[in-house]
Amino acid sequence: MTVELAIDHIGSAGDGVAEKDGKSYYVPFTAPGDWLRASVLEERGNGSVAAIDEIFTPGPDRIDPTCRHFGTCGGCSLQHLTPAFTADWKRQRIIDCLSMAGIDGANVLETLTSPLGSRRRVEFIAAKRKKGVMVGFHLRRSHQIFDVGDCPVIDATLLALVKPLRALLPSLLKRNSEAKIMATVSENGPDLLITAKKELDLETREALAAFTEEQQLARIAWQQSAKEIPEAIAARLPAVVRLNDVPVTLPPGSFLQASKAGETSLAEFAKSALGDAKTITDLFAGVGSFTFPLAAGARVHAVEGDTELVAGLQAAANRAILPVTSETRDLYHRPLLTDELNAYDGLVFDPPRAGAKAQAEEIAKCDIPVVVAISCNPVTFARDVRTLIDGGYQLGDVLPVDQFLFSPHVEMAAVLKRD
Ligand SMILES: C[S@@+](CC[C@H](N)C(=O)[O-])C[C@H]1O[C@@H](n2cnc3c(N)ncnc32)[C@H](O)[C@@H]1O
Repeated sequence: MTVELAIDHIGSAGDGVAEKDGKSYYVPFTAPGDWLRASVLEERGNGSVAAIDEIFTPGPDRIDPTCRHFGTCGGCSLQHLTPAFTADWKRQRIIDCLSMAGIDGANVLETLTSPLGSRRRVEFIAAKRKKGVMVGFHLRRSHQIFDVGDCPVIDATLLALVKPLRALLPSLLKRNSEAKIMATVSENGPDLLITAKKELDLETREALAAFTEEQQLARIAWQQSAKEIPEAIAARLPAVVRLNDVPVTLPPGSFLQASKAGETSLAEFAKSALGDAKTITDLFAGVGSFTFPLAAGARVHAVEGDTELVAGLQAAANRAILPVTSETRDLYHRPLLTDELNAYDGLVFDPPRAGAKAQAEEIAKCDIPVVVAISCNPVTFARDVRTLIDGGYQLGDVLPVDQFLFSPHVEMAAVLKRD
């Protein structure tokens, strides 16, 4: 069945949305103002998903996508929109989520967008098939993999590894098996973590060590599954990133803000908001993206659930003789309690996508005058900010940061104060 539709807006998943005869249609790769004919594919909630057949009139924000894989690659869904439209759409996503949590009139700043080619952490998928090994990304809404040639989003040194990996992996992977390859830019070359079900024999280890040298990698680590602790197979040099000029060694596969520009924007925001604080706690601290910038002017207590990350952060702080203490703690099950929080005059928290419900409930009861909330999920961000407002905090500036270009993702930082 085909329908003629006028796209009204972009929904939260990045698809264009049109209303017709009381029904919603979700059409990927469309822009507001597009007038088009589409084929109806499947039901989604109370509406239907449809695919473009023909665009009669393009909307004013439609542009030609920059990448030849756009439309088939599962990584990008918004390349057909002007950067200005996308930046504003991401900002509006945050405003809408805040509004749904009953928070209206927030001062949401302009989105800071990372440059093209700045994504420094990426997961490639590799699959060994009859014809050889493919290395790339999933096709859109599919488990199938396609060989990536170009990518306007990721760092060139990571993209340059795709071809050599295609040559390396056939002898390493079992027939019809798949592997995930997490690649991260470090100061001493790319750091790779390969996740694949295979016991490594001596020959495989030697091949990985030779690859590390040939490609000037910092390290290759291997794990059989995501649940296992990765084993470093070959390390040429430490996988180091600089956080406020402090060298920090990354554990294999560890979280890092997706772009240096994004990390800097979030850290600058936190620093400026917490400028007067002398004792700060950084919750969900990771490698210390905010700990190190903040430790230039205050004592910082970093709290994080991952033991390896805490060890790396503390070792780096000790080497740099910085006033940093740290603690491994599961903040979902054992949040810092109000009495503990009251030892600080500044706080930053940056949880995973699920947010920090239990921790926000404790923060809402504490006396800390300035809190910075950082998040990668506008829905849980709005929920946690609501909790803080209900506890007497006032919401100040909110900064949208776009590190995941051409995807519906957005990150944000907000300052909350109490008198
Ligand atoms: C979004 S990352 C932020 C890391 C860091 N703030 C940064 O910007 O690099 C979230 C961090 O929360 C940590 N984490 C996840 N679950 C946790 C838990 N239950 N308790 C404490 N930390 C947790 C992860 O290991 C990760 O480092």
